[in-house]
Amino acid sequence: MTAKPYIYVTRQLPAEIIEKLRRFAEVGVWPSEERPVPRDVLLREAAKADGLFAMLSDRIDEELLSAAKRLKVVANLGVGYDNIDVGKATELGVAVCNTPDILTDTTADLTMALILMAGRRLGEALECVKNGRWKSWSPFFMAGTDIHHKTLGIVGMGKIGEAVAERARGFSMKVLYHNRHRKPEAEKRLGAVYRSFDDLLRESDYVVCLTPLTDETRGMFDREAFKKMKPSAFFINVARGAVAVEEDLIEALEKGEIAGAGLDVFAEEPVRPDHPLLKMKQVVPLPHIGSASTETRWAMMERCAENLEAVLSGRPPVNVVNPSVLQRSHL
Ligand SMILES: NC(=O)C1=CN([C@@H]2O[C@H](COP(=O)(O)OP(=O)(O)OC[C@H]3O[C@@H](n4cnc5c(N)ncnc54)[C@H](O)[C@@H]3O)[C@@H](O)[C@H]2O)C=CC1
Ligand SMILES: O=C(O)C(=O)CO
Repeated sequence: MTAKPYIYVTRQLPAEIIEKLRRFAEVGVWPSEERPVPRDVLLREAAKADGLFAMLSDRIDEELLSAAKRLKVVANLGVGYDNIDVGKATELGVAVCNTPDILTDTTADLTMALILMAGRRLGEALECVKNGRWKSWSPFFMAGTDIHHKTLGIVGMGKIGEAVAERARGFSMKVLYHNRHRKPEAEKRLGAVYRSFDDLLRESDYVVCLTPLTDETRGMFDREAFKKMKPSAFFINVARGAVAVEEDLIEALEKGEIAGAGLDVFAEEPVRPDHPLLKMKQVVPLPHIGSASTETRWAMMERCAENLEAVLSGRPPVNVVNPSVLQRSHL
């Protein structure tokens, strides 16, 4: 009988998920749900693991991959995989799996919520009531900016981008998009209109970023980009913090070059409590909760377990970022 493979899970997960893994593998688990696995423990465990069940806060880099001689698969709990050196993983024959599709609607819902929160000042309004500062109904008290009939500009018209466009139609918004490639089918189905990046910035009332973080998108929203936006417009980031240059965003907000921002993601997470963006009343910060509904998080965990089982038993996983490794010898 061959020995079971060893999987290391980098965060405490529900017993049902661990049990599912135990059916086909020996399983080690970092025993905290809130505190990320320390780097030295991760390196030590990865060095003996056949599979890693990783969080997007774990750095799966060249150092880790090169020392992980047995590793065949990393299943990341998320669709984004900018925390993983996919090039190195591919070179070493390690499959990288993620969880697309199942989180699309949940993340699109949250994106709409951020648009509403930023435009209609919902965070400020909530704090005002809870802190006893609501003095009277008055004509411009907490008056924000409309959502309906405004122009939404989606940068990164992928699965989540399209789901946001679909929702925006329900708010009677005009939808512009910018993507690496034009999407004629989405244009027809969603009534979305393609624009160059610069034109989208100039014309939109709400600019939403939903690209992956790559060498191309890192710092895409910089001083020049914010300058092109309307002074009345909002920047909404549900992608990754590093697609924006945070100092430039702060400057644009301070100078009134844009009206506000809704941010689910930050360059460094968790964001420091004294970060200047958190001190600005026109900024709605959220703690990277785009896909955080209980239903979706369960589905994502189940999918990671399925992907691990598939790769470790020599079958194609449901989702793989570097499919070329599946054609190679270890499977
Ligand atoms: N805040 C959160 O909790 C969540 C954040 N995300 C982020 O959202 C991203 C998108 O997710 P999906 O829509 O599922 O991915 P997707 O792969 O379906 O869509 C990404 C789109 O961005 C486009 N794109 C890539 N580079 C571009 C560039 N330089 N300029 C313009 N467009 C570009 C692609 O062509 C694609 O259409 C993820 O990679 C992740 O970083 C995803 C889920 C939850
Ligand atoms: O899936 C992702 O990429 C996230 O950021 C969290 O779901």
